[in-house]
Amino acid sequence: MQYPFEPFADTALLQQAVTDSFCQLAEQTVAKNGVFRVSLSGGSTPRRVYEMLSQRELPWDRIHWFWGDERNVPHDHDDSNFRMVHTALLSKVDIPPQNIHAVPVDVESPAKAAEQYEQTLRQHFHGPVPDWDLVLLGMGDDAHTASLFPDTLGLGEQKRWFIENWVPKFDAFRYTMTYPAIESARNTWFIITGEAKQDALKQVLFGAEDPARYPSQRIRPTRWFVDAAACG
Ligand SMILES: O=C1O[C@H](COP(=O)(O)O)[C@@H](O)[C@H](O)[C@H]1O
Repeated sequence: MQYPFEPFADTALLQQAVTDSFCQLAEQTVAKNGVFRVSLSGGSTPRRVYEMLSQRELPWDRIHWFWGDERNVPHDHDDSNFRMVHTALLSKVDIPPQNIHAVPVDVESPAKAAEQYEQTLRQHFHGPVPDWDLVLLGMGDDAHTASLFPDTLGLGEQKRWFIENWVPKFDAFRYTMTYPAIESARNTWFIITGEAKQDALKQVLFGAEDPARYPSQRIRPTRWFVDAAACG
């Protein structure tokens, strides 16, 4: 099979490469524009990268941290993507609180929370779409990305940047950036590791086109960070 990337021999090498590339891009972007705006992925895959970033010297006051997706749980819940990033990175370095833009999960309804976060994004990006310096994405073993899950209504969203997305298999809402907002990024890095992702990755890359079933098929990453285990 011809992969559109060179897989990393092991996960540690991949994590080092993502960390180094992140630092390089953040420094270059801050030097050029004075600010670096990144949308983070959640789940377990990027945790080590966030920990490694916390050991680096970065222009912390110039970096703005946003979440590409969030679970509908309090910020101190084990499943919270905010909590994961906070524990691994944000709590360990001196970041101005106004640079941390968490999804407001504690408001009256999921619709309101998504609407408020969309407003937060629109205050930072003034164009028709958010022009992210970097969007980090992971992929679930069902080929979802961010919280764009197979066969969910959110896949069809054309106008909004950030929505609440009902996910029947969890019987719960997730919050997620939409395709139009993801597609606006200058840099989109897809980080995929581990054997559990093999089947989904095969479908995404080589399967018949069916983005309703394999939402990650719609992502056009500028860089792939994939380890050998995910390629099989
Ligand atoms: O639910 C989610 O899943 C994906 C993949 O998570 P992982 O645990 O397999 O790394 C993640 O990219 C997304 O942000 C997260 O909320």
